[in-house]
Parts: sequence; structure tokens; C-alpha cells
Amino acid sequence: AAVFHWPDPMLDTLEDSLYVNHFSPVSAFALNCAPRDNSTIAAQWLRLAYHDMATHNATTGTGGMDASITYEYTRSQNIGVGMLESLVDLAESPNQYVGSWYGFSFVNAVIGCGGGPVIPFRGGRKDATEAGPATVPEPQQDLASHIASFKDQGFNETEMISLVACGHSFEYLSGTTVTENVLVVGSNVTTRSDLRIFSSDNNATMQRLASLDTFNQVCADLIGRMIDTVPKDVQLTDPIEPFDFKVKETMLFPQGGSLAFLATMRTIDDGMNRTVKIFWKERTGSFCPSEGCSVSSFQVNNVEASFLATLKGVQSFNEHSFNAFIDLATSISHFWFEVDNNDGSAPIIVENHGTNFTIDQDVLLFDPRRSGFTIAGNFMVVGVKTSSPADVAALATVFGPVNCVNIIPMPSNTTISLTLDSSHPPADGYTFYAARRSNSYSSSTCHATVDGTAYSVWVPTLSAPGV
Ligand code: HEM
Repeated sequence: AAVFHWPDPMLDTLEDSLYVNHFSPVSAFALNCAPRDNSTIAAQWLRLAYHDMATHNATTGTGGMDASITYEYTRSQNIGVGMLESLVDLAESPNQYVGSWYGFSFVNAVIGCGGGPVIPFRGGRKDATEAGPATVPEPQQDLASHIASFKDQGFNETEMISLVACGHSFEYLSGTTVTENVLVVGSNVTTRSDLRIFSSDNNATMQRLASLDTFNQVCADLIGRMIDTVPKDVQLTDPIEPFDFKVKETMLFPQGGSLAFLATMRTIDDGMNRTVKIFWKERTGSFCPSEGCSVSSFQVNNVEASFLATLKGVQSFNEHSFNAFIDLATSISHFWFEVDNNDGSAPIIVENHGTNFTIDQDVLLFDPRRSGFTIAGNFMVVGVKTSSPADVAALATVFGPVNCVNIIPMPSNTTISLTLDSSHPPADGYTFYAARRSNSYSSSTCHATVDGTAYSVWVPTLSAPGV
């Protein structure tokens, strides 16, 4: 499984979206096979995912699950209200890793509809910036064209039969029978494409799929491969499982003669009465005792897990929050945690898999307390440890329609300049810079050049307690 080495904005975001309920409101839409437009939301999402993938060409290594469907959904091969509705569903939980998001929607579609197999989810998909080729198979095409299309997409003939059976079982078979499938028994012989496909090997594959266990196994494998079909320059992560320990919402900023340090350690709630302590070491000089400075968590919040997490045995998480005051002069170089299960066993040391949780610099800091977040707009304030003017900018990911044809909010990057913040005078050796940010931002990275050295700091979406 993917290992979370903090900081890793992509894994951090995707793991939250998969397993923490409030980060993925959209994942609940497809639960219990929720109906829509004579179909189900799950079926609509699956068709969206397949049509997104169908641009793949296994020979050239282009196309695949890359969110290009956002630019293609108005094509005649993508006809049907379900396409736009599904895209709008997914826009409810915007995420700058959209290519990943579409695959993710489908993982939820399968489990949401009839308790299908849990498909492993990998991250790392990259979003297309333009439409792909019009290569979605259509029912009036002949068998040879369909075999050729699936070959281009990376599936052989048997796999084609199975994948179509898996996909169309969502629409036509759930709770009913194959005899209702219009692509098998429709009055228009030309468009009986499923009949041609299913009988193309004398029904051998379909007979094998008649066993529910085989069907589930084959579908999980093929649909897993489908959502992992990506352009050749994309390297997917290992499957993402719920992380046992996850550091979140770390923030370091000057406050009243100290550096305030906020951090949260998320653990899986398995009924243990855990206590967690944070430890840290100085950046320069000596201030802390040899075992490190430490403080216990001031609050533990129980956070509901997603439905997908519950299928993996995780009902909820505990978030242990810390609010430490760091000596301004000696600052902080790294931190770690001691997790005590209070069951007589030795405490577990959580230190980023042997690499430490390193604070790589304290020159450019995001300042959540001086920043303001309101519905009317928000402004971001950073503190820069300098007395000379600094060149400060933020690269922010914002969501907005790509163009007037495309009404789906897609992420794009924009650079915002920060200017000297007249409402926050210099304090504790830091000078403050501010910029107004639109509400459609998701996260940003601030960059500053101070005395010729470049610094950067990631500013996540805020939900830290104590801010
Ligand atoms: C030769 C290949 C295929 C052809 C010709 C084909 C054709 C079609 C057609 C004509 C529809 C009805 C669309 C509408 O008017 O609502 C449909 C629906 C659907 N297809 Fe396919 N399809 C193919 C392969 C696949 C595959 C591989 C999958 C997924 C793995 C898939 C998933 C679905 C789903 C879930 C629906 C139902 C969507 C809804 O109810 O909104 N299809 N397909």
C-alpha cells in the first residue's frame, strides 16, 4: 500500500477524500444504488469513467483516465443527461487531482450499488488540458470495430466481453435480467452490439460469468485495470489504504513572542484509549531537554469515516490536536509523536517512517491567525523573517469553468502577488505580506525570495482546530 511520507499534498488529499466522510460529500450520492433518470447514479458514474478511459491508445500510450471527458461530454458518442449530471456531481467535491477523482467516483459507484467488490484505488492521474480522440465504441459499429477499439484501449477479446458485461450489468441487469438489455434484444438489429459481443466466442465467456463469484472477481480485476489505464507518462501510486497515523494541519507562525505550532495526529479509532504527545527539537542552539521539548494533545475529536473506510473495518478516526509554543530564538527543526495505547505496551514512536517530520525552514510561514476567511472573500497572510523587502507570490489552485462551453469547474493554477500588509505591523522578527484570494481556491503554495534564497510553504485548505 502507498506509504504516507509527510508532507505529500496529493496522497494527503486523496486519502482524506477516500476515507474521511466530510471530505467527500459526493461519495454518498451513489449509496444504495440511488436512482436517477430511469437509471442509477452509480451507472451514470461508471459510464462517465469508461468514456473518459476510452480515449486510451495502448500503442501510443496516450489518453486514458485523465478527466478529458470534461472537454468531450457534448459529443454525440457521450449522449445522455447522465454525463453532465455526473460531472456536476463530482464538482461538488472539487479536488485538484481530478483525473484521480473520476476513478475514485467509480470505486464508490461499485460499492454504493449492490455491495460490489472494493476496487483498489491508486493516485497520481494527471488531468488533460484538452479533448482526446472520439474513440468511444458505439452500438451501430460492427464486431470487428469493437474488437479493434478494445484492443486500442488495452483489452483483448475475452476481456472486452467481460468488461461490457460488467459495465452493462449496472444498467440492465441489477435486479432484473439480461433479457431487458436493449443492446441484446432491441428491435434494431444493427444496435444489438451486446448480443454480437457476448456471442462472439459462442457465449463461452458469458457462461463463465454466470457464477456470481467469478463475475465479481473478473469485474473487480477489469474495472481496476480500467481506472488504472493512464497515459504512459503517468506513474500511479500503490493502492491507497487508510493511513494508521496521519499528520495534518501543521502550522507554524509568530505569535506574542513565540512561534505557535499547531499540528494534528490522526489515528484510527479502534476502541483503544490512546494518548498522544508531540516532541520537537531546536533548529539552532539549545533550549529543549535532551529527550526533546514535548506537549500533550489539548483535544481529541472523533471524525466519521467514509462508507468505503467502513468496508475496510475503519468506523472513525481520532484527531489529536496540539498547540505548542516554540522558543522564537531556537525555533524548531523537526518533530515526532509518542502514541501510548495505555495498555501496558511500549509507546509507538511515529516519526515519518524513519525520515522525521522536518520543518525545512522558518523564514516564510503561513499565518492562519492574521489571515481572514469569510464568505465574502478571504485574504492570506504570510510572515517573512526579514527586515528587507521580500518578493512574495502564491501559486494558488482555483476552480472555475474552463471556458463558456465547458461549465464544469476545473482546477487551474493562478499566481497571486502578496504585498506588504499594512494592517499587521512587523512583529517577532517577521514582516507580514497579504493577498486577497477568491473563494474558489483549493490550496496554494507560497513562494518568497529572501536575500537571494527561495523559500516555499504549502497552504492547505484550513480546518485546523485552534485557528
Ligand atoms: C462496445 C462497447 C460498448 C457500447 C457499444 C456501449 C453502448 C452503450 C449504450 C448505447 C448505452 C445507453 C446510453 C444511453 O442512452 O443512456 C450504454 C450505457 C451504459 N454503458 Fe455502455 N457501451 C459499451 C461498453 C461499456 C463499458 C466497457 C462499460 C463499463 C465498463 C459501459 C458502461 C455503461 C453503463 C454503466 C451504462 C448505463 C448508463 C446509465 O444508465 O446512465 N459500457 N452503453
